[in-house]
Amino acid sequence: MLEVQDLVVEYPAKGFRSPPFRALHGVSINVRPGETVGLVGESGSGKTTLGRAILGLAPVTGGSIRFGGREIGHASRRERRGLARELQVVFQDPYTSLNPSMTVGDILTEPLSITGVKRHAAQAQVRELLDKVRLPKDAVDRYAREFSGGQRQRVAIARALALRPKLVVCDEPVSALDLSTQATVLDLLIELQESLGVAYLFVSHDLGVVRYISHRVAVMYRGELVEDGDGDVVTSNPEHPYTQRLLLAAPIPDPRRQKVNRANRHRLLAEQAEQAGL
Ligand SMILES: Nc1ncnc2c1ncn2[C@@H]1O[C@H](COP(=O)(O)OP(=O)(O)OP(=O)(O)O)[C@@H](O)[C@H]1O
Repeated sequence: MLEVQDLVVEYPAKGFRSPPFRALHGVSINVRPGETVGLVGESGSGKTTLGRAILGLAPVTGGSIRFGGREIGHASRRERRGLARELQVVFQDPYTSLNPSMTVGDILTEPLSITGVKRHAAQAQVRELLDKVRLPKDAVDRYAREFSGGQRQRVAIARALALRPKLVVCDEPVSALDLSTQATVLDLLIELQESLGVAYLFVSHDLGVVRYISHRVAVMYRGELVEDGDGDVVTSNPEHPYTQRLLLAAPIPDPRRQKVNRANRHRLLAEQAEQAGL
């Protein structure tokens, strides 16, 4: 569904004489319908840049981004607005990504009304969305600022899913949350994927979190993809120092979430967090 080929992203030069900064050096990655591809890597490796390029928020200098068979790397603003139905995002910080002075009802109605859904139908859909993300019905009339970080992230997830997208770029969606809230938000994302068939590109610096939610994991290092393994960070270059560090940091026998029941998932996450010294 999403095919990124040899993607190069260069940010414009900061100073008069300095050259542009190349953040991605020819990255190729695919996401299939309904799957979660985790994108892990240390700070500055280019994870967010890749997600942003897919969303049209970072400058594509070379290569291609195909979504549903269409080239979108250089999509116009108008085309991007059309794409918003199918391609959505959940950002890291639930405190800044939601307008604190809007009610949750307004936040969720906005994307629906832009696409022409009538007021009455939108209200019904908003109620349905709140139910899906396990927020109480009365959240409709409350302001985003009245909610906790985890609850705000549920609102952000509901907003992202309002238009039934095919792919959601999740950029560190649980990094700002405490550990037990992380687990419930991750479980919610998994449940929603199972019921709606949405695919996620899940960006995180935390390998434990990424392995918990992903079907496949890709590792980024200095603007390149180290490996796109099938359900594990098994690299064709096991000597690569960064892969070595990741494997040492979280040696988990079976990260495939299908084989891990719900109770085990929580235990796994807690163990991984402990191993990571959190
Ligand atoms: N708008 C920008 N202008 C110039 N350089 C940028 C810009 N955004 C990111 N960069 C640079 O691109 C590189 C990749 O950054 P990016 O944010 O994609 O990494 P990341 O892996 O997501 O890191 P983190 O986990 O810290 O968010 C970094 O060297 C960063 O400084």
